[in-house]
Amino acid sequence: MKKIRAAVVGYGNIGHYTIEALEASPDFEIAGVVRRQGSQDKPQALANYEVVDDISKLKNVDVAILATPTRSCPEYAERITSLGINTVDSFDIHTSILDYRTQQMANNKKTNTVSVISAGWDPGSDSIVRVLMESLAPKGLTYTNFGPGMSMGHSVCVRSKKGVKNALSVTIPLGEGIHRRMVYVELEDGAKLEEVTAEIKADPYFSHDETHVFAVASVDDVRDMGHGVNLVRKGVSGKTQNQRLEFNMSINNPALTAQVLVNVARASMRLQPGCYTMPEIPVIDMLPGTREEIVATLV
Ligand SMILES: NC(=O)C1=CN([C@@H]2O[C@H](COP(=O)(O)OP(=O)(O)OC[C@H]3O[C@@H](n4cnc5c(N)ncnc54)[C@H](OP(=O)(O)O)[C@@H]3O)[C@@H](O)[C@H]2O)C=CC1
Ligand SMILES: N[C@@H](CCCC(=O)C(=O)O)C(=O)O
Repeated sequence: MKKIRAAVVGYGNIGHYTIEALEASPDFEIAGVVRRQGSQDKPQALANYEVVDDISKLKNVDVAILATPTRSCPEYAERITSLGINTVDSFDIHTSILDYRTQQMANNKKTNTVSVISAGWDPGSDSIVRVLMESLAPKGLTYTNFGPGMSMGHSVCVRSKKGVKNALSVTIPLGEGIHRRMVYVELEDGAKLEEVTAEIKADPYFSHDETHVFAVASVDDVRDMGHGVNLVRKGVSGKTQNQRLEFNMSINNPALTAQVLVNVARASMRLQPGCYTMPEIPVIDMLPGTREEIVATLV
């Protein structure tokens, strides 16, 4: 069977684990890695792969897995789909997903390509669970409680701020879907903690939550990439009250996100041109193998 040729764009945390997830997937081959610096200082882990500074330098790419900062995903998705290549990403600014989908949908229709956006675990697999839970108990309340654990999106956001050398943002669950943000920053020489704190608190990633910022000598010394979620719904099925549904997971954040990205990259090969979020695509297409095999064993 012909393997799906995937390129990985960006080699940070998610990029690193995406290479591992692709290596572990029988139906994929790695077309190459796209880095801003190209092949300069190529890491040992990429020794067997082509590393380039532009995806157009790679041959026969079916799908590009965007492992870049969330805020850069729309630009990469537009440019890469203009080359006729599918894209998948884990864009995680919940309030902007619909706008991004609308905009990228037009690009996909024009270029006959597929993009799966906002596909990690939240947004991503949790989005599927929320939709499923709401269908099981259509009236009621759902609470998504994260952590405690490292939010990659919030950490990336803090690292993009002037004066910040490195950062870790830890999400603390306060109950009923409310969270506190504990942010640990390694500052550049001369940077002022008060100014950096004000910038962080003003960013939409943080402005709605209680946020505390601390300076540390080394972020590497305090970082742990574990995270998790407790998703609960209490509601009504038909006219019957008191239905309680719960989903829990405790994970290595980048490893799980990377696995989901590979799964939706696979699914993208079976979809009609357009832009999709995870609840819009058949879950069965996220697995390798034929539908018949999966129906016979997992349904
Ligand atoms: N939906 C979800 O559930 C989840 C989503 N995410 C999302 O994944 C994103 C990536 O996280 P993570 O891998 O930890 O991030 P990193 O900062 O570790 O890696 C991002 C990589 O993207 C490349 N890059 C391209 N453009 C830029 C730029 N303008 N600034 C900095 N880097 C750039 C760099 O690679 P290079 O130097 O090789 O070019 C960089 O290493 C997060 O922004 C987060 O929102 C993460 C976890 C879960
Ligand atoms: N998008 C998150 C994954 C979900 C957890 C979360 O949103 C949080 O900790 O705030 C991430 O980037 O790690």
